[in-house]
Order: sequence, then C-alpha cells, then structure tokens
Amino acid sequence: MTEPVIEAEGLGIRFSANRRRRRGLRELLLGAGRGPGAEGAFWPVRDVSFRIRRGECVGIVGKNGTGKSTLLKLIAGVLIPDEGRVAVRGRVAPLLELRAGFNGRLTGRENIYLVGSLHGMSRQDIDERFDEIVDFADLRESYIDMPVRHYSSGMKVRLGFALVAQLEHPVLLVDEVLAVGDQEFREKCYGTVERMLADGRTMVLVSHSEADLRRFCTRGLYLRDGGLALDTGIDTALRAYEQDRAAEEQERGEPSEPGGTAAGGADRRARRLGGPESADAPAAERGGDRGRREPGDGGRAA
Ligand SMILES: Nc1ncnc2c1ncn2[C@@H]1O[C@H](COP(=O)(O)OP(=O)(O)OP(=O)(O)O)[C@@H](O)[C@H]1O
Repeated sequence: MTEPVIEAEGLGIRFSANRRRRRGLRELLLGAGRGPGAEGAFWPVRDVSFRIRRGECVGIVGKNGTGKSTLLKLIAGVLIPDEGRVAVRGRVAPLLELRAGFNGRLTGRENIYLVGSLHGMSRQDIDERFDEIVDFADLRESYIDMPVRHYSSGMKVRLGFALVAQLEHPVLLVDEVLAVGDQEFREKCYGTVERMLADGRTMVLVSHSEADLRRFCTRGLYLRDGGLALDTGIDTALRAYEQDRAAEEQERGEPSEPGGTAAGGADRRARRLGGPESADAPAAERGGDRGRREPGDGGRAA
C-alpha cells in the first residue's frame, strides 16, 4: 500500500472560550486558571485519526462549530495541535481564507509577487504566469496597479483563487472557497479543481454545499461533538449527518427540512446532535458518476 499523504493520529486542539478575558495579576503569578477546563477551555477537535492516500478527495462533514475548519487548519499547519500529530507529505496549497494573505497597501501586481513567493513560486514562475493569473481573476487592467484595499471582496477572492490555481503543490486544502463569485467564476473554479484532481493531487474539502461535496469527494469524515464519528463514503457520511439532524429536530419538535443542509450550512442554530453511531448504508458507498478514486479507509466507523 502506498504511504498516506496525510496522516493524523489522535489529533486534538484546545481553545479557550474566553480568550479575550484578561487575567488578574494574582492569576497570572500563581498560574491559576491554567490547565484543562480553565477559562472555559474546550476541545473543538479531539482524538481524530485518519489516513488519506494520494489522489483521494475527502470531504469534512458536520454541523456548524464541530471543528471542520479547525481540522483543516491543523492539517495546513496554521494551528498547532495540543495532542496527537498530523503529518503531510508534500507541499500544501491552502485555499482557506483567500483574501487573508493580501496586503491592502500593495497593488494587485505587487501582491501577486509577494503572495506567490510566499507560496514558493520563483519570480520567473510568476512572470510567466502573471497574465494568466490576471485573466483568471477577471481583473480589469486599470485595477492591477491599484492598492488592493480598493478592491471589492469578490475581486480579492478571485485574485486569491487565481494565484493558488497556479500552484503545483500536491495537497489542496479547500475551505468554502468554491462558493465565491458569480456562476461563471464558480465554473472556472470547478474546472480548476477537476484539473487538479485529474493530475492525481490530494484534496480535503470543507463545504456547506452538499452538491460540491458529492461532486468532488468520494470519502467523507463526519465530525460530531469534536470527534470523528464516521470515516466512510461521502454519501454515507452526508446521510448520517442528515439523519442526526432530523433526529435532533424531531426531539425538539421542529419540522425536518429534507435536503436542506449539507455540511452544517443551514444549521446555524446551535443544536445538540444525538443520532446513530454508524450509518446504515454500505460502508464504502460510491456516489453516482464519481468513479475516479477509492476511499482510503472508507467504511471505517471511527
Ligand atoms: N481561535 C479560536 N479560539 C477559540 N475558539 C475558536 C477559535 N476558532 C474557532 N473556535 C471555535 O471552535 C469551534 C469550532 O470552530 P470551526 O470554525 O472549526 O467549526 P466549523 O465546523 O468549521 O464551523 P462552520 O460550519 O460554522 O464553519 C467553534 O465553537 C468556534 O467558535
């Protein structure tokens, strides 16, 4: 068996719910309030283990606030785990917060060179791809030498995506960015992701769009209450999530919204899930036309 490209073992991170609370001198000197449970500490992700092989596309599913983005940031190395470990073999192209890397005082052109070099592109690489980046981002020529602070948020996201689309990194971490822009731009993004997957790259996708998850992923990690409830085919993961959501709504006496949510999107209300521990469908279920890849550890009830 080939070595996994991404491997997480007992992964966990602890956040403080009251991170803005200022501690008094006595607390600081005595260290009071530190340690587990201090200042409302909680574990959005804990004891999560999985392996992802080259060429797999894995979706992370779960209601709002279950740690999907946190898990992606742990894989990206943006967050450091408090427990366990995560290893990624190969360079990572993070499509997390596409606007975040830009400096508002620099022009679009300067930002392309700055952010491109931060992603490891050489000046020559960027020179060669500059026009393609600007074309992809659909930026009018007059804007490219204007400070990015004058760009709309859509323009910044388009420029961010256009830049990342040029990276040849083998691992893609995608958080919601496929939902940006108008229909035409989204189609370009889909085309780019499909091309990257066809190249044999590995992708982990967090999305509130069930359609996007089904379109790209063969495998789903279902996060529930900060832990990995299921590691299975994407359809089974989505169905398990849906069942839990429906069971919870029934418990609360609310009408169920069939197909209304995907991965937490329409689930903004903080609700406690209480559903089956495993899905009823075949473990390594494949979705319709997505016959490209085999789920890695597909079917394992975590
Ligand atoms: N830096 C932070 N410090 C403290 N708490 C945080 C931090 N980042 C996220 N959280 C909290 O951790 C939990 C998990 O957040 P995360 O963004 O990973 O969830 P999510 O599943 O991606 O949610 P959504 O579907 O709404 O995007 C949430 O309760 C969130 O409020």
